[in-house]
Amino acid sequence: MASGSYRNGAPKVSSKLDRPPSAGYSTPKPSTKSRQPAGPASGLRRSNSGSNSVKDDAGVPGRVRVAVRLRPRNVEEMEADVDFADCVELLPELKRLKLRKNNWDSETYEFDEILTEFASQKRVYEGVAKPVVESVLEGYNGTVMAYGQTGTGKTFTLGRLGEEDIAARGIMVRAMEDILAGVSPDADSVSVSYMQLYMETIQDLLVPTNDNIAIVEDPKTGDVSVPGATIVEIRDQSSFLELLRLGEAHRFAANTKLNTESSRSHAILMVHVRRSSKGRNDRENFPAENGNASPLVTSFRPPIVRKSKLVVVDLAGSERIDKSGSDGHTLEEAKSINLSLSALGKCINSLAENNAHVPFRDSKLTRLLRDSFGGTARTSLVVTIGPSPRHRGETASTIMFGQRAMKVENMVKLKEEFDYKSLCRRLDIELDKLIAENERQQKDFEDEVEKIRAEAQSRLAEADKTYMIALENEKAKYEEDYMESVKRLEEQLIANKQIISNDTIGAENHARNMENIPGEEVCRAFFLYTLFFFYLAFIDGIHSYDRSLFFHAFT
Ligand SMILES: Nc1ncnc2c1ncn2[C@@H]1O[C@H](COP(=O)(O)OP(=O)(O)OP(=O)(O)O)[C@@H](O)[C@H]1O
Repeated sequence: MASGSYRNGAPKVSSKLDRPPSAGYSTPKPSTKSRQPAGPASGLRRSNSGSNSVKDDAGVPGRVRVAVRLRPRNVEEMEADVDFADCVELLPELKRLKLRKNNWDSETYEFDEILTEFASQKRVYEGVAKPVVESVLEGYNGTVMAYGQTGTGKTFTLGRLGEEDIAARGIMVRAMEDILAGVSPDADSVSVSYMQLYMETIQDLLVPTNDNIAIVEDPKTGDVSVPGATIVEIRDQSSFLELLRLGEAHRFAANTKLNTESSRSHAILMVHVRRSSKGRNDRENFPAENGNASPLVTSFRPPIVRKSKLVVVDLAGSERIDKSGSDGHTLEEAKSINLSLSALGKCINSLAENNAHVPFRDSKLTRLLRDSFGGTARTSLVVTIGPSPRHRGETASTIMFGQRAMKVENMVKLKEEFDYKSLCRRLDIELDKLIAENERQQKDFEDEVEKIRAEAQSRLAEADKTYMIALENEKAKYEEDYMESVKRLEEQLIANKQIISNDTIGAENHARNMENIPGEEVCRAFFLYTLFFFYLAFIDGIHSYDRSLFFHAFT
């Protein structure tokens, strides 16, 4: 049986320990350690969050974490009974491995994780990717990348869907499970792009006709994005698996001597996480004079969002052309893969040596990974190795790549922004509410005015009616009085005439009687009638009242 440290009993004594600084991912603490910031050529170790940023977070140092994973022996290797310990010896408890140079000399290297051929996919996820995923959920960018010789298990580690065996699920699937479980479906969003970098062109794995996608770098923040790639919002795990299946079907692969399904492109999965950060930094961002934010300020304060990105990179395998048997088109592919991997190696060397110039612009792969190495992301790298001593050189080179990557220190930054768009939407809703309320109050006011007017009109009509009735009664009373007076005068007249005719005594008496008739009674009638007449004329304006009546009593 091929094995690492267990095969020959106790671990061998190390002859050399190339030990990079050890740093974990747990809670980032502001470091007192001063690392020279890279010059403008690199421009990545200090990235500002842009004009929307809540605060200028200088970031905290976070070293690239590196794990080594050994692939179990395949059928061919079992038949050949290859002895892995002839090449590398794993010491997982010590997190070290020994690289045998020859029969009498070996070198020991320390890594963040040593994953033997027995390590389960779950164990690999938890050791390599879970801390990065957790920090992506907190608002930091993160990268998980697999590097290694062709056929050593990079796609197995990252991209296995685990449809037939749930335990075989790779890092991509497990990471999405944790992300979906960690976000709020109502307030947050998760979206995905899936691309491949093939022969120096970026192609959309979700919409393959969308090829030659451009890489855009923000000169201020150093942020790298690929806005031309399709972005699909993910709501559940099944839709994500569907996308991975679709992408896998479009990925370039070839049957080489070293791997029957060798990936001929670098696959890049980008998971964009947008989380609303509730009630944080309120005082810090909107301090009131007395230290308490007023309710008005609170209601119009832009919400804070954290935008982070998890990048999972399944690199194409490095290969020796003579060993992989590549020729024709496959040879061109292999050269392109090796060129981009060597550009990545050069960048990592420059960063590890703290050089002022890092040649990121040498290939599209390094341009894409700018934020992952020497940038603002938390980065975890798994280097995969095979058990065959036949590939000693490639294994050694992979291990050295991992060792140099461990020296790369990023400045991990939280990316918080004011969400002005969401504030605008909120204010629009608020404004609509105020307009509706104003219209309602206006209508209530008009209704009230109308009600008061109707009430006043009804009271006026009532008063008019009462007044007319009173007037009519008054008029009737005066008419009655008048008629009464006239009647009495007529009776008096008749009585007097009778007296005159009956009493023939003397003209003197008659004359005297006649003089007395109009006396007191006529004056009273005349006065009442005049009063009545002018009253009517004055009140009703009836000037055409029959004046003949006025004199009727005296004729
Ligand atoms: N840990 C493992 N356990 C069992 N089988 C594995 C493991 N790692 C890899 N394999 C198997 O080894 C073969 C090669 O793996 P894979 O295709 O993942 O390699 P790779 O590094 O992605 O290769 P390439 O760079 O050529 O794409 C596959 O058949 C895979 O199933």
